[in-house]
Amino acid sequence: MTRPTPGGPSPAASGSATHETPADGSAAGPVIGAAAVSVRLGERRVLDRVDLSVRPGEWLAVVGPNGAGKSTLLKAVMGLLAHDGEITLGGRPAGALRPRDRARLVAYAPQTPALPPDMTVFDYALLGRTPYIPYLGRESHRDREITASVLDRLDLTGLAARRAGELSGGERQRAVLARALAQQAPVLLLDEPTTALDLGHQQQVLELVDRLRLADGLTVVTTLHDLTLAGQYADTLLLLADGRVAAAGRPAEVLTEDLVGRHFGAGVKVQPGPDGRPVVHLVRGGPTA
Ligand SMILES: Nc1ncnc2c1ncn2[C@@H]1O[C@H](COP(=O)(O)OP(=O)(O)OP(=O)(O)O)[C@@H](O)[C@H]1O
Repeated sequence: MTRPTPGGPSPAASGSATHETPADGSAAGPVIGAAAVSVRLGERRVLDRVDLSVRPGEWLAVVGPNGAGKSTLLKAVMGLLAHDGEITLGGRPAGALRPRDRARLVAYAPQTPALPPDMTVFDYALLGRTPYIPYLGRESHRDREITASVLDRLDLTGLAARRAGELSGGERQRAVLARALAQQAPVLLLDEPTTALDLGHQQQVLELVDRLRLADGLTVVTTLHDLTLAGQYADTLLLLADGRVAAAGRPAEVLTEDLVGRHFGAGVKVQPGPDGRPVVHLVRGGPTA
């Protein structure tokens, strides 16, 4: 597996995932920027002055306990939630982007999408091509080819004609990812892309995303509950707790026994894995073990 070295750039500021200097020393600005982003849902402040800066080609994993605000952060970046603070996409204020332009820049796979139950997997994935289809026009041969190729890479060709309402949880999850990948946007936002997947499909999906990232320079932001997977694939981790940035940095800086124990209320042992990246083990007996 080719992977950027763990010795890559570290976030410049503690308490935020801010990179001041890109890896290659160039002046390329962040693909996604968030400054003091707060979101209020009902009576609650669910995100509290979160800063974020994701460089081109970077993989950022947002981790944190249930309810920490991970999905909310992704939705705010996608412009799906009203927020305070500034969000930029591709260097432009996110709010100024037309939906079609935003969709060509960022593909988003939500955690619990509603799939039209009667739509086939192929037609659902083909929706990812919408930003390229002219108004009142039809999809092109190339749109169908791209969709077929994405289905193939996600092991979904055999299910292309199946109705979405007849899929298992993991198959649905891969169909949602197929739609996002068919969009061929340079930025991928994936909310819990592996939760319903078996071990082999988890690896297949993350490896595919990683290959696309390295080959095409995609920028990837995922929320991930599996901390070991997050540490294996991402360059940078952002730990959210109670809507705030509790830590940000390289996997080994964030996945410490102290930080994980404190913010997840879990007893864990963290050891370096075969590639030197941290592996998080639950310790039987719980946090007091
Ligand atoms: N419409 C809403 N009104 C009020 N509170 C909400 C609403 N939607 C979500 N929340 C709350 O916002 C908080 C953050 O939710 P969010 O889904 O972002 O968390 P998360 O970190 O993604 O959690 P999980 O790991 O469980 O998926 C939670 O406490 C949730 O209960």
